[in-house]
Amino acid sequence: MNLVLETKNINKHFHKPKDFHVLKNVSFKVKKSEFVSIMGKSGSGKSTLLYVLSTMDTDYTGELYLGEELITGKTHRELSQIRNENIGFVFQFHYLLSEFSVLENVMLPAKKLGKKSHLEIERDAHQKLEMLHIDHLAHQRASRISGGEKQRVAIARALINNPTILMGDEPTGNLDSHNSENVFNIFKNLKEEQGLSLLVVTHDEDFAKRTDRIVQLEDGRIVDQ
Ligand SMILES: Nc1ncnc2c1ncn2[C@@H]1O[C@H](COP(=O)(O)OP(=O)(O)OP(=O)(O)O)[C@@H](O)[C@H]1O
Repeated sequence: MNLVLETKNINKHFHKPKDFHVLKNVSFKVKKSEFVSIMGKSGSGKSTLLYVLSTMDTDYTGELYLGEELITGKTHRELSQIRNENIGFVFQFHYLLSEFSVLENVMLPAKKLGKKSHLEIERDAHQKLEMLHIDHLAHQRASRISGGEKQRVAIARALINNPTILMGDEPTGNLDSHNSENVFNIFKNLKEEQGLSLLVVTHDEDFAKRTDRIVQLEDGRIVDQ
């Protein structure tokens, strides 16, 4: 089995205001080209889990693997590199830099990684924008485009370093039904045409039902997957 991500017995506690066991023995796997959604009531631990899986939060017990590599126990510097190379993120809010152009926003994570020349990165950024049918917006300021377009720019930015997995925290939470449908179709194409794995926290049942698998969280525990 070609695994992209695996967790083994992840447990996490918050210590303030009092001890709270927020993630309980969370074990699951994401395969290559798999499109997985995470659902659960408000407060069930979805965002907390995504922080752990995305390597941002290291305060947990258990094991996290990306591919074959054990990620748990790495230094913050190592994690930052691993994250930039392997994981793309799309959030509910696009977090684009409004004074920068669309193209500059998409180029930023590749600049940060520092592995390619400016010209190569610019070419890659245009290619991602073309794939998402928004290359004509490349030189617009990010503040001057629509909400749906902003989310597509955020997806292009998440893809610029060719991650193995794309993670989303409510990526359609701020969009109308037409733009949500667009985002779903983009994700599905990325899976089918590029073999990308996707892991998306969502409250949207219609969205989740059409993914390959739903991981259901209840009080920090997986009750179905
Ligand atoms: N920094 C923190 N300190 C203490 N408790 C926290 C902290 N962050 C979150 N929690 C608690 O942990 C639980 C899980 O929160 P989390 O944000 O992961 O839930 P969620 O499933 O993503 O909810 P929502 O769907 O509302 O976004 C909640 O009870 C929340 O109040």
